[in-house]
Amino acid sequence: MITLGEVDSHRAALSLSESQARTRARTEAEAAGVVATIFDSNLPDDADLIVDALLGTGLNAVVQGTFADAIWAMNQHTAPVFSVDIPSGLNASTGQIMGSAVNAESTLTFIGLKPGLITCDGPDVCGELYFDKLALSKVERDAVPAQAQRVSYYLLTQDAPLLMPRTRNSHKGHNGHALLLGGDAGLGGAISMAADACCRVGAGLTSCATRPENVSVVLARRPECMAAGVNSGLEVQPLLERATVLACGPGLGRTSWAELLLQQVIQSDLPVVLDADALNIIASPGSQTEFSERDVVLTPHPGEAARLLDSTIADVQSDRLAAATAIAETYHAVVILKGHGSVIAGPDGRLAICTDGNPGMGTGGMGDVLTGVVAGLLAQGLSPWEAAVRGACLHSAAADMAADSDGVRGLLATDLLPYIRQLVN
Ligand SMILES: NC(=O)C1=CN([C@@H]2O[C@H](COP(=O)(O)OP(=O)(O)OC[C@H]3O[C@@H](n4cnc5c(N)ncnc54)[C@H](OP(=O)(O)O)[C@@H]3O)[C@@H](O)[C@H]2O)[C@@H](O)CC1
Ligand SMILES: Nc1ncnc2c1ncn2[C@@H]1O[C@H](COP(=O)(O)OP(=O)(O)O)[C@@H](O)[C@H]1O
Ligand SMILES: [K+]
Repeated sequence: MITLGEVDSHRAALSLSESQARTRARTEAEAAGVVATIFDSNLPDDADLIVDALLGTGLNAVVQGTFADAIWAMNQHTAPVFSVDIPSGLNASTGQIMGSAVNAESTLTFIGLKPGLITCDGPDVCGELYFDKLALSKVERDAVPAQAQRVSYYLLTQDAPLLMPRTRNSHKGHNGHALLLGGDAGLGGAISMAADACCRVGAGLTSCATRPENVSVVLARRPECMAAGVNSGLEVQPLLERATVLACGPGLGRTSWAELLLQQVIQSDLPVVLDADALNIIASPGSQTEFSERDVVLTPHPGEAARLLDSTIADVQSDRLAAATAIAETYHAVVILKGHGSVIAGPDGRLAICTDGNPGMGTGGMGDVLTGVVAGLLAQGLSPWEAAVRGACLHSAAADMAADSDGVRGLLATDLLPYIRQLVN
């Protein structure tokens, strides 16, 4: 066994000076039979296991020199790598690989679950992730920055049921009426998938306002849903009056028709989910939208997030928690920054990371289904924060169930629908 180690976490836990901690760790290791040698670019061929304790949570620059050589050597070796606290080279806060990182078979992390382990590139290099909060006193544990809460469908259902059971005497009027707006020419699928998901998550009534030529698309896919072809704000008004919750964006496009629909949505005071092109339009120069007086969930993918922040996808991905927080604060809305380890941020600074989901979800329409799920949960009375956290986890957990059944490749957004129904119940 080879141990490549630093002792910072040991030191922190025992309140020792750095040199005291190094001496103590070395003495204990030698007493346990560890033979220390100087690393010279090669690792012994006959090692059965590599314990990676090289770089820790303090890493904030690109890995270079001997450290990079050691990471390379560990990754070349045939023995599995077990990372202590965090795979060396991974940024603990952001999940970015800092030039190079160890590809661990498993990682045991201590005291606090670092956000970088569960978002962006973190899950790809961590392998199986284990967490031990260690027997720290409450004071010491509280001193560990929590930063973001890890959420999964499983953890949420342990915590509280997703939705209250329905009373026997409840009817569709008690379960909300969601109006979904979008579906430009050629993009009718996006709005019809969002509507289908909204129905399946349990909204009492679901309506769509779309291009007249897409009405039949929506109705054919989901006859339980109502659809109206609209060409003007006047035609949208009566639909708004009947709705309790709105969602706007799937397949909306960026024509003057799209702007007209979005304008009606912005002027309303109903709770709303904004996705896709609705986000692109509010991100465009001159748009002065913010939602301090209103319940709003924004669901950008990193491309849309970059437009909302007037930055780049690389910037967004370099610190997903910061990007989600910045959007939430700017727009006074709850934000789901999508992608692996979706980050949910509230305007009050709350942060959560969804640990469910899989790469099969990287196919067109997956975000449209999420929009419908969140709208359907808002319609049934969840707050924007609850609808965002629970909706993101429900959506990802449904995708994991679908992938468990038939694999990751070829997973389609509509494959999630039966699982969404199972999970919400
Ligand atoms: N069946 C239908 O009717 C469908 C209709 N749809 C409708 O199409 C319209 C256009 O929407 P859209 O999202 O495809 O285009 P757009 O906003 O330019 O985004 C692409 C950019 O974002 C980035 N990016 C994305 N994810 C990322 C990630 N995880 N991590 C990192 N980057 C990520 C990506 O980056 P890159 O490829 O450069 O890496 C790229 O630059 C919209 O109305 C939508 O509703 C679709 O919903 C499909 C099904
Ligand atoms: N590798 C991945 N792991 C987990 N979730 C993913 C992954 N790739 C995509 N997703 C999820 O799939 C959805 C994609 O949404 P989006 O990009 O808006 O798709 P579309 O515009 O085609 O509907 C988001 O919920 C996102 O978090
Ligand atoms: K708000």
